[in-house]
Amino acid sequence: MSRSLISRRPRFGRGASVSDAKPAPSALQCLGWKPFFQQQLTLEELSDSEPVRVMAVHRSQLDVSGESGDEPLPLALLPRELETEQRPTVGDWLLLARESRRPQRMLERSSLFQRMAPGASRSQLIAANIDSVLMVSSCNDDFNLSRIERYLALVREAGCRACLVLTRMDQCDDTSVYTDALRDHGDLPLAMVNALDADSVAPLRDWCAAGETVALLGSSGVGKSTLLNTLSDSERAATAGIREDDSKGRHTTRHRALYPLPDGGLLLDSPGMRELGLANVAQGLAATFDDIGRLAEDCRFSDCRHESEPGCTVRAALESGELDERRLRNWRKLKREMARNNRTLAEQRAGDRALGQFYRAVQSHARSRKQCGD
Ligand SMILES: Nc1nc2c(ncn2[C@@H]2O[C@H](COP(=O)(O)OP(=O)(O)OP(=O)(O)O)[C@@H](O)[C@H]2O)c(=O)[nH]1
Ligand SMILES: [Zn+2]
Repeated sequence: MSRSLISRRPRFGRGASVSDAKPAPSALQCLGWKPFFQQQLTLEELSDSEPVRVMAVHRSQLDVSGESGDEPLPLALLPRELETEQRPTVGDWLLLARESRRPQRMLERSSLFQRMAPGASRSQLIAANIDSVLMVSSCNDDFNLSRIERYLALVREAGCRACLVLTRMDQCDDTSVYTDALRDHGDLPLAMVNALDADSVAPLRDWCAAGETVALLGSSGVGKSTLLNTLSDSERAATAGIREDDSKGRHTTRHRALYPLPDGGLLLDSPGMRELGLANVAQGLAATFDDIGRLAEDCRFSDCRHESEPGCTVRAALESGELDERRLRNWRKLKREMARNNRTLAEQRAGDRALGQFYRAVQSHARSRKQCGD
């Protein structure tokens, strides 16, 4: 994040008027600090350290923010041999020693997005501690239930709340097509909006309130930037806020970073969110397709593939019309994709382990030679 963006961030919570009915959230609460994180601190840590949130990740440093404001944290201060999952990513909370400003530890995450990019063989952390994801699609041909189910599996696996936003309601004569299509997802919050109209997007403001960290998912052109502009009440706030400025003018190089929204929330901007692949999303898939899971429990064979086995309750549900063929196909497709990605990851990890053992063997050999005075 450029310095200009950091300094553009509004000062948090301080100096609110005493007549306010609700106490103004503290600086930390505005950054997303919640009881979940507070509970992880020991008494000693409470007095000797300071929680800071990772606002942006750069090649050699993190931008962190806490009660004492913004500061850079050189990556060289972190232990070198951290597993991918233990490396801080955008949204993480770290404890810094109050005096030395050295990182002490990273707090447990409430949610985590990882990416299995197409063609990549390792998973990569995208963001942590995201509270909710607005999954954006439109009331037109972009609407695709299978894609929504895919997003849902990812969002649920990450541990975030999901809200489905359908834009272009103003261009649609009959929105019942979409509500009907979503009848199997009755528990999924749904907002149909005209993304260009402030009143219409008002129901989304709660998701972006002070202390909330949100991310957007959706294909190109569905209205993500438009939504942000309208929620921000001004073109400049959203588009300037998610792009980096420099003296040569605006360009679109983007870091993974959290940016303030006018309602007080923080927005994750990460190109990686566009390339989320399915890996290790077994729980998210099970939660998204819990109806199929329940049906499968009653199949005669516990390893039923729901193809031509006798006593298959899944096929019976298909035949009776209780289960949609498309939904079953999508479940199979997403499971196959996950299995493929998991295999690649497992191979990669085995390779990493072997390499680690080799390095350790070389080091210990070198040490013993030194001790022998070689
Ligand atoms: N009428 C109408 N137009 C909309 C709505 N939402 C978006 N648009 C228009 O759709 C076009 C694309 O919207 P964007 O906000 O740029 O889409 P995006 O999702 O940010 O696209 P990317 O930046 O490519 O990911 C713009 O011209 C918007 O004005 C809506 O609810 N109603
Ligand atoms: Zn079956």
